[in-house]
Amino acid sequence: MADTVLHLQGVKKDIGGQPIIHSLDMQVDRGQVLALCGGNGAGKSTILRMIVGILQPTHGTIEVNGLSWKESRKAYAEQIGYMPDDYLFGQGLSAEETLAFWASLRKVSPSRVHETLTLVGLADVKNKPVTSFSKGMRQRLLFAQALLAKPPLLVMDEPTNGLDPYWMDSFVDLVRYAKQEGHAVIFSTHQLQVAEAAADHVVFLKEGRIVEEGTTASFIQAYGSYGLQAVFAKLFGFR
Ligand SMILES: Nc1ncnc2c1ncn2[C@@H]1O[C@H](COP(=O)(O)OP(=O)(O)OP(=O)(O)O)[C@@H](O)[C@H]1O
Repeated sequence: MADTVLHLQGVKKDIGGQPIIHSLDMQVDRGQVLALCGGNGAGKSTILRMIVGILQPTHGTIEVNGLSWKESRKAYAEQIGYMPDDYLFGQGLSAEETLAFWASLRKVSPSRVHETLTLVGLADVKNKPVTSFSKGMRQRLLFAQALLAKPPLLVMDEPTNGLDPYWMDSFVDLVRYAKQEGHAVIFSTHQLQVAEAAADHVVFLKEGRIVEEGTTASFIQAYGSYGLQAVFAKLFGFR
């Protein structure tokens, strides 16, 4: 258990009296990348929002590095870098100003702002307004803010949604970098090729339950060379 960063035990979530997530157990270790896959409405965002503390589970426990949101909110939040599925950037602010603002909130040094901008490949355009950025550049900036304070856990909701293959590939490279640096990473995606390229462990959700999980290699062994696509077709085809 020493390397476990994220641990969910018996997590359930009801919304408006309806069960949305049913008794979920999940764990992500240091240097491990977990992808949450599933059709629309499977419960991916709900799980990620519970992990970051935006929503609270109805039952069960969520711990990050042994801390729970209920007992120590500030210390818990400091363990996590979050990339939401949608973010409205401030009008007129440059990439550097945007990141510097986030850095000031988290008491991160200006040199780290520069280092992170370079890491995500935005150093050359740091003075340009974020509103002029492409979707791919904005996603890189959001990744930079998640990584700014070097949190043990990165949580990303649909990080490659709407990205073309070039930006998708470069995003996979950033996730691999985060893994090498020892971050634990959990992200949701509809793009199975991203899960295949970036994740060590893939979890398929359906109606708030884990219905399949494993490594890409284990899915290929069980389902043939189409791997994750074959699992998805089996679980979600002909609905
Ligand atoms: N605030 C809410 N009120 C009522 N139902 C909700 C609420 N939030 C989520 N749900 C329901 O919970 C279920 C799971 O939603 P969630 O957004 O977690 O799924 P998802 O897997 O992220 O879907 P998508 O891939 O479409 O983003 C859906 O049936 C959704 O309608």
